Amino acid sequence: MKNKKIAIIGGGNLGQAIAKGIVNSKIVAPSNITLTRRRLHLLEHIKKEGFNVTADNKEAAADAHILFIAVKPFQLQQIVEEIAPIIASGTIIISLATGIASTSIENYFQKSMPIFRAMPNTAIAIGESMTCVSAYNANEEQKKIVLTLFEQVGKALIIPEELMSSATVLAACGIAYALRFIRAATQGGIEIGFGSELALQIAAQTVKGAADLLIKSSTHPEEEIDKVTTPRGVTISGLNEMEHQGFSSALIKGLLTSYNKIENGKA
Ligand SMILES: NC(=O)C1=CN([C@@H]2O[C@H](COP(=O)(O)OP(=O)(O)OC[C@H]3O[C@@H](n4cnc5c(N)ncnc54)[C@H](OP(=O)(O)O)[C@@H]3O)[C@@H](O)[C@H]2O)C=CC1
Ligand SMILES: O=C(O)[C@@H]1CCC=N1
Repeated sequence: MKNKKIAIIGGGNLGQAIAKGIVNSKIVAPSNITLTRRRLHLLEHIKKEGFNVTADNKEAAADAHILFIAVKPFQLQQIVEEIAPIIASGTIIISLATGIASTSIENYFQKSMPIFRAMPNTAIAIGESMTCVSAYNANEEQKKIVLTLFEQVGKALIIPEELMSSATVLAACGIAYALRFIRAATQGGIEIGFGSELALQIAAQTVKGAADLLIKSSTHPEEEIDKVTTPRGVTISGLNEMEHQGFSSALIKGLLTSYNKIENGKA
């Protein structure tokens, strides 16, 4: 992996987070990673960290072994058509664009390429992403390379491509839903007496502990909830009131709204 050249077309939020995450894991040096964007001055800080930066997508793509496409979905076709003539056919393509099928990407390239779709979340910046990956036209070695890359920045799974929209909602959008829970809990915490900083600290660590309980003990959420809910106690009263107000239902409806937007081609 150390000698692989990586290009990241679209050095925005996710492109930069991936670049930093990969380098933090020490698997690739920043000098082997090139990021592109049109407003190059916004990559000045990245350049200072030792990455290569350019506004020229073709220059970045030309000698890349692995090429991330981290632009908005509506920008993908134009970028692929721009770089397709100069790209070597064995180059590993990793598209982060929501809702664009590998077959469409292959059509834009007008040649057969190993195409991966990857859906990390923003916790990739601290090595804690949940990344779902689908593989198309790829051999086992290429799958291993891509999985290894994403395993450096959190947990990574290869899933069937038909589940990529679902993975986008549960993991990539999901981090925002979880953060909104923490924010709401913080606001409640302020109303019952804590200052905002302390309320946030308590709410965030509580959610981290809840997640770790499930991950480290492999238990079901209800099993853990049963341990907290004293009969006639305060937890069950609060939980039931939340459910009367539609807590689980609101979350599920939100997930479905995001999912339907992707499936209806509105990502
Ligand atoms: N944010 C997230 O949590 C996640 C996002 N995604 C997906 O990742 C993709 C990127 O999202 P995100 O990082 O949030 O978006 P951003 O808008 O932050 O990043 C996109 C970047 O692409 C650059 N860009 C646009 N056109 C070109 C071009 N022609 N050549 C080179 N660079 C270009 C833009 O910079 P400039 O305008 O300067 O060119 C911008 O920095 C999207 O497809 C999104 O669906 C997937 C998982 C999670
Ligand atoms: O909201 C979005 O469209 C992107 C895709 C997943 C996370 N952010």
